[in-house]
Amino acid sequence: MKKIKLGVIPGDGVGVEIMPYATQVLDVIAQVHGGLKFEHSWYPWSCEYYLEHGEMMPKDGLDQLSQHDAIFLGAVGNPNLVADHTSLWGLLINIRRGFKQTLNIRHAKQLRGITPMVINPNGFDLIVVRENSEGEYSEVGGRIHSGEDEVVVQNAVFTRKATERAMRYAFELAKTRKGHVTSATKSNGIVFSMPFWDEVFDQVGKDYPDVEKRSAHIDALAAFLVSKPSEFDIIVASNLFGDILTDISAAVMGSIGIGPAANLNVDGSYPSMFEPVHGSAPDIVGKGIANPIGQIWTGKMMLDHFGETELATQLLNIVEDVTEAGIKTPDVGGKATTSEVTDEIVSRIKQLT
Ligand SMILES: NC(=O)c1ccc[n+]([C@@H]2O[C@H](COP(=O)([O-])OP(=O)(O)OC[C@H]3O[C@@H](n4cnc5c(N)ncnc54)[C@H](O)[C@@H]3O)[C@@H](O)[C@H]2O)c1
Ligand SMILES: O=C(O)C[C@@H](O)C(=O)O
Ligand SMILES: [K+]
Ligand SMILES: [Mn+2]
Repeated sequence: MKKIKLGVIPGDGVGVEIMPYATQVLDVIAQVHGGLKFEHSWYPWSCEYYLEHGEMMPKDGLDQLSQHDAIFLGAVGNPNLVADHTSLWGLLINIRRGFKQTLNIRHAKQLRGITPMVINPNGFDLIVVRENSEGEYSEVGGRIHSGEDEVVVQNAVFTRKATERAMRYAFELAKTRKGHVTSATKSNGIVFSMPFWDEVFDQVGKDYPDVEKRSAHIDALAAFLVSKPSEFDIIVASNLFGDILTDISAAVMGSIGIGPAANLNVDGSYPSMFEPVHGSAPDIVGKGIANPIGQIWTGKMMLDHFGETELATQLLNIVEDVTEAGIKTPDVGGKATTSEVTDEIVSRIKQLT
């Protein structure tokens, strides 16, 4: 029996609503497999936990999580309780950094049964490789003085190592797919880091003569993602650019609620973390209508990560069968609840046996 020890962190908002359904899906997949079992340990770390304990996770939280093979996380953030930068850095980014999850891989493609939000979807299928450890999300800077003398500095740090790592991963991934990589740059306006980014892209690209290379400024790229998404295969982007592009690519699919993501520890020194693109969705919390597909597809990426590629593919197929049958939450034009969508997915998985 192959056992996968999961540290489960539902987090806040719709993360809490979706997580029991997504883990149920994984358990049923494991039953169908026959030789696979997920052992979950649940952690209540969230904004509510912060109100009680003064921190988003305990001091030894990373030690506790390091006992697991992977982390399955919902969403973090409740701006009514805790400032967003405090909650995000106290939990999500703390884990990304502490566990050297240096890449964030986010898939987007046209799904059967979900109307894309663009006029020319043309069967698009793309993956964004987001640098996940530095760049615009660097903890370097500070604030001095106050009032009209106040000065704020926020530095963006780009290292050759992390930049090369993201690009090399993107090129390797492209070799297994349609064979082209687009680099998200802004070297016309951002005068040090982005020309450096372009240089590294050119240098690493020389090792991949068979991969087609393109560079596009992030502003135009954001527009192209909407106007002609099918022209992309792999997009490699800095931390912030990748963040923004993947809310767009999820929306292009039909809803922010369906985008999956994998925060990868590439050297195997710590567990990787699987959490969807979307946040805690405070505007729909408590209504029972959160779309579970982002979290379930994220679970599919986790199955791929553990080598269960056949079941992973079957799972995404079933999700598409269900959306094609019209059983969908309101964000993608349906009338079903989180529970109804999941029930249908679960019952179809059971029919695989
Ligand atoms: N990785 C994360 O944990 C993460 C990601 C983004 C935002 N956040 C946090 O979440 C909070 C809300 O942020 P936001 O409003 O900018 O982004 P959000 O992703 O939570 O919501 C954006 C929009 O998408 C919709 N949406 C999101 N998930 C959905 C789902 N599963 N089903 C249906 N609709 C869904 C929401 O209803 C909202 O209209 C903030 O505290 C923010 O910091 C966390
Ligand atoms: O990385 C972030 O900024 C948090 C969230 O927006 C995400 O995309 O995971
Ligand atoms: K999330
Ligand atoms: Mn984001």
